[in-house]
Amino acid sequence: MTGSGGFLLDQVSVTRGEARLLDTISARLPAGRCTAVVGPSGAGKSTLLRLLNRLDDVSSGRILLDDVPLTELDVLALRRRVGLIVQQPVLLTELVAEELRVGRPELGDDAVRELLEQVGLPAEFAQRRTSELSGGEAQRVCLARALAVEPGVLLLDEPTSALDGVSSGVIVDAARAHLAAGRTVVLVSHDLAVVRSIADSVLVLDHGRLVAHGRPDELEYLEAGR
Ligand SMILES: Nc1ncnc2c1ncn2[C@@H]1O[C@H](COP(=O)(O)OP(=O)(O)OP(=O)(O)O)[C@@H](O)[C@H]1O
Repeated sequence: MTGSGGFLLDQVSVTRGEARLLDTISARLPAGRCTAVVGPSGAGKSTLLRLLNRLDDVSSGRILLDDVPLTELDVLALRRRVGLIVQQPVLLTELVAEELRVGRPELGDDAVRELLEQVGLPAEFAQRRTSELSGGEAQRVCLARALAVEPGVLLLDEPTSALDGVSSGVIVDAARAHLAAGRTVVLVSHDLAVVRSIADSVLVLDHGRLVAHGRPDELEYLEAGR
């Protein structure tokens, strides 16, 4: 495996009560590449993403990051390496500048400004109250907070959901910058045009099963809506 930030899913299943959310998934998500996870609503895409930084755990099977089982890594250290941007942003502090320092307390004012710029927010936002942000602004701040710790892997869940077209572009740009720096992106998206433009490989899930896996140009699923 070249570089770092590559995952191996080995016969991964997740069950909750009677429900089988993921069913014996095996796949390699290469380091330094963008893997997209697509499929209909309820297919298990968010569940799969949450396994990768251990917000959820597998019921059976195992996941390796750079050949080391996730269960052997310290969870907090793992989450610094693997940043997750979720559908519903959760902000933890009162001011935006504090929020960007959550995982990086030593971050200077210039770095705060640069991060805000990177996610398309003006420098004045540093002093804004997090409780007064719009949904799209909150998601950008969450992205900036994740970027602040310079994770090797960025997990992006449904980046277009709470966002207008402009900020969706910001998140896709951040994903591209991350890839250009040789880092890894795993992207859950319903936006097949975005997936075609950015993904190196695509996992297609349906009812918790991996029904296809290949390059975007190889997959019938991505022909839909073209
Ligand atoms: N704790 C749980 N117990 C039982 N079922 C659950 C639990 N969490 C999620 N599910 C179900 O598991 C399935 C997969 O959910 P998941 O959020 O991973 O789907 P998704 O592909 O991301 O969907 P969407 O595109 O709508 O966001 C859904 O049917 C969901 O209702």
